[in-house]
Amino acid sequence: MNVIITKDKVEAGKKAFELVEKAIHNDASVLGLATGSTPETLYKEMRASNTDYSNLISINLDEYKGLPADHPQSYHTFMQENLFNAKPFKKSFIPDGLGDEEDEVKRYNKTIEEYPIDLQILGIGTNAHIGFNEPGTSFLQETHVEKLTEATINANKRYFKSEEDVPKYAFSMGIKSILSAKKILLMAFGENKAEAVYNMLNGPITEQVPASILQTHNDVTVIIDEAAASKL
Ligand SMILES: O=P(O)(O)OC[C@H]1O[C@](O)(CO)[C@@H](O)[C@@H]1O
Repeated sequence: MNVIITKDKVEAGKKAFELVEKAIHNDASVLGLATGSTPETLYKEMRASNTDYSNLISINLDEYKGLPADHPQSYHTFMQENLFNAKPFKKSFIPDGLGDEEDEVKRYNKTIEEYPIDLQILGIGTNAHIGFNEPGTSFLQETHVEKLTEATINANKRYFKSEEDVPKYAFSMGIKSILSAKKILLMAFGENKAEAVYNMLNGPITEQVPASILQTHNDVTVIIDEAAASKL
């Protein structure tokens, strides 16, 4: 994996933006997008750019199960506010948090098959989850409903009024689908990601460390700040 260490997340967002631009220039037409705090600086660069994304397709990694699209903490709302209001895509796909489980899983897998992902943007959880694929999830999983771990609920409660309000399940693209992307760009910032980053890059490949499977992909760039690199 190609590892780039930046001073901070602002510099990382600029570097990530350069890589997104390069991929688009080289004919990437389907972007896999992530939510959470990690991609915010990248999306800021994308919003401020002159690039027109209206011929591109976007496919998001995940959505909380049970949240309507217009809920303030839904990933639909996050994407509207952080990117799509300023930069609409030709078509954008995000799992429907209120969708019937079986139908939604089928629909999403079909979408990923129909629009193979050229560049997948990823963050990483403190427990090394990617998408919402928690430790123990099979590397062969496609889209599914994932039960969120205490660590993830705890990390995400900052966005909700209280821990009880954090959804306990989410629709997530599976690891198999993530690995099918031609290129992967993972970002991580802050000391609390340092152990996950170390295990992803240097640890054994194990379903207990979902991001460790990225060691088997042939085109992964990891952009981390100095704090997230502090255990390397
Ligand atoms: O970027 P954060 O907020 O630290 O979250 C880590 C990862 O966990 C998720 O929230 C779950 O998918 C991702 O969106 C994110 O990349």
